[in-house]
Amino acid sequence: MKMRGYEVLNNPFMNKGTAFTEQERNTLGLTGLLPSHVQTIDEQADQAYKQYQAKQTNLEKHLYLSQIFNENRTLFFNLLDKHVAEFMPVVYDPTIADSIENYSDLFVNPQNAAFLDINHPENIEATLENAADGRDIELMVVTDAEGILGIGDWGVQGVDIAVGKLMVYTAAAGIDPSRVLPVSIDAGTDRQSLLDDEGYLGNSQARDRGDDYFAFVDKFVKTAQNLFPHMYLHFEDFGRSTATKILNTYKADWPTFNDDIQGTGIVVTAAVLGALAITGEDIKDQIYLTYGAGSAGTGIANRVLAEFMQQGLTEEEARQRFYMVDKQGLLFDDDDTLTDEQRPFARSKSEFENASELTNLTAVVKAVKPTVLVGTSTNPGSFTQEIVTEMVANTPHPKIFPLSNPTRLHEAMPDDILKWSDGKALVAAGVPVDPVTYNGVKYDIGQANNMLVYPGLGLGTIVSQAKVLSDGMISAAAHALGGMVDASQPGAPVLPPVSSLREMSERVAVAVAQEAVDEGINRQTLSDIQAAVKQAEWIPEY
Ligand SMILES: NC(=O)c1ccc[n+]([C@@H]2O[C@H](COP(=O)([O-])OP(=O)(O)OC[C@H]3O[C@@H](n4cnc5c(N)ncnc54)[C@H](O)[C@@H]3O)[C@@H](O)[C@H]2O)c1
Ligand SMILES: O=C(O)C[C@H](O)C(=O)O
Ligand SMILES: [Mn+2]
Repeated sequence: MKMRGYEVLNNPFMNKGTAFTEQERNTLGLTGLLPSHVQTIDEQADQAYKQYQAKQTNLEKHLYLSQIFNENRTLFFNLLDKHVAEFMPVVYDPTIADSIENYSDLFVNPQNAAFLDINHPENIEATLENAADGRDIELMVVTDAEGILGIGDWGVQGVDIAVGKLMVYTAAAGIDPSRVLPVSIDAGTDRQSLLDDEGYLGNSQARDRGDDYFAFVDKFVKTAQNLFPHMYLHFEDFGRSTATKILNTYKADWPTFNDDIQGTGIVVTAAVLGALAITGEDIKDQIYLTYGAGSAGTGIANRVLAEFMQQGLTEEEARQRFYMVDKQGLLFDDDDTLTDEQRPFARSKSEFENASELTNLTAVVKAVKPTVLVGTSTNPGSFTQEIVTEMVANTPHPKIFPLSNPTRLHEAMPDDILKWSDGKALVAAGVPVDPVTYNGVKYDIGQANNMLVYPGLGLGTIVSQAKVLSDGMISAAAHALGGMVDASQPGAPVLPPVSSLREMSERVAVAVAQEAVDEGINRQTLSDIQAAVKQAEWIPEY
C-alpha cells in the first residue's frame, strides 16, 4: 500500500517537509499536516544554513545537520552540495570523531543503519532485510569499529563512521542515498570506559576476535551478497589484525574494498604523483619511509610499490627503496612480532652499521635518507623539526604527509613543516587545513584523505557492476586523481581541492569503469561510460 500522511513525513527518503506542493499534500494525505506556505528547496536550504551558522561548536553543527539528514535526505544533500568544502569537516572527519566518542549519550536516531550483534548470528538476514526496508541496496559500508580513525576501539558507537562515509559517497559521487546501508558489527569492545558506562548502547562484553568472529563476518558477507547480488561492500576501520585477512578472503570473489588499506593507498599514490609533477622528479629516485606500519601504512606502501613497478622497476629494485618504522623502530626481518603485511618490507640488519640504534624515527631518517615520509602512526608531533631539517638536507623537496586522524593525532601540522623546511617541503595532511602563507607564497595544502577517491571508485564499480574490484581499477583511480594537479602554480597543492570533489569523483569513476570494461569484468554493458556515470548520479532535488 502507498504510504500516506505521517508515514510519508517520517520517511527521510520521501519527506520534503514544507516543500510538498498543494497537490502532493492532497494526494499523500498531508492536508493540514504542514504550515500552509509551500517552500522551494532553495528556501529550505537557506533557512537551514542560517540555523547552522548560529550553532557555536562543530559538534553542534554536526548534530544539527544529522537532524536534517534524519528527517529529509534530499534537503540534507542539497545543503551539503551547496557548501561542500565548509560542511565536509563537520559531517565527516575530524568532527565525526567527537560524535563517535559521544554516540551513546547523544543518540536520538538509528539513521537507517543495520546493527548486527555478534551474539545473534541467526539475526543477520532479518537485520539486513529490516534495515533495507524493501530498498535495493547497491552499497554497504560496514565497520566493526576496532580501529576508528586513530582513536581506537569504539564498539557500536563506531557506526557513525559508516553513516559518515556514506554521506560522503552521495555528496561526492552522487550515490543514491536510498540505495545505501551503513552496517555496524557489534563484536564487543575492549574500551574499558565503554564497558564501565551504564549508558553504553552496545554489547558490554570483551571484543571477540576468534573463530566465532570470522564465522560471523563470513555469514554477514554471504548473506548480504545473497540479498543484494550487485552490492559493492566497503570495509571501514577494522583492526590491524583482521582488516587484511578479511579483505583477502573476499576480494577475489566479490566487489569488496577496504578503505583504510586500498583507499588511502590510492590517495597517497596520487599525492606522490602530484608532488613529482610539481618537482619534475622521477618516482624511481624516491626513497619511501612509512611511519606507523598498520592497515593504512602497509596498504599505502603496497600501492606506491606497485606504482614503482608499473613505472619500470623490478619488485626487488622497488623494495630496496622502501623502509618501515613502527613502535619498535625500523622493521627488521629477524623480528618475530612483525605482521604478515609488514614482513615483506622488513630490512636486514646487515645493511646498517648502526642497526641496533635504529629504534626511533629520527635515527632512521638519518640512516635511510627518505625523500617521502608518510605518517599513519597515531603518534602526534612525531615529525619534529629535526626530522624535517634532516630531510631537507638530503633532498631538495621532501614529500611529507602526516595522515593520522583526527587533527590532534597528526604527526605534524603543515604550517610547521613549511616553516621548518623553509617552504621546500611538499605537504599533504589527512584532515582539512587552511592555506599557509610562508615568505609571501600561499601554499594550498592537499587533503590526503581517502574521501578524495573512495566515492568515485565506488561509483565506477557500481556503474560497471564489476565482478570484483581489481588491482587495475585501483591503479586507474590513482592515476585519474594524480593527474589533476596544476603544477604551474607556486604553492600548488599535491592533490586537487575538496571543492572539486564532484569533478574528481566523476573522473575517477569513468577511469575505473573503463578499466573494468577493458578487463572484461563488467556485468553491465556500457557503450558510453562518461554518459553512464553522469546518468547514475543522483541529484539532490525534489
Ligand atoms: N588520511 C587518511 O585518509 C587516512 C586513512 C586511513 C588511516 N588514517 C590514519 O592513520 C592512522 C592509522 O590508521 P590504521 O587504520 O593504519 O591503524 P592501525 O592500528 O592498523 O595502524 C597503526 C600503526 O601505528 C603503529 N604505531 C602506534 N604508535 C606508534 C608509535 N608511537 N610509533 C610508531 N608506530 C606507532 C601501530 O603499531 C600500528 O602498526 C589513524 O590515525 C588513521 O586515522 C588516515
Ligand atoms: O575517516 C577518515 O577520515 C580517513 C580514514 O579512513 C581514517 O581512518 O582516518
Ligand atoms: Mn578509516
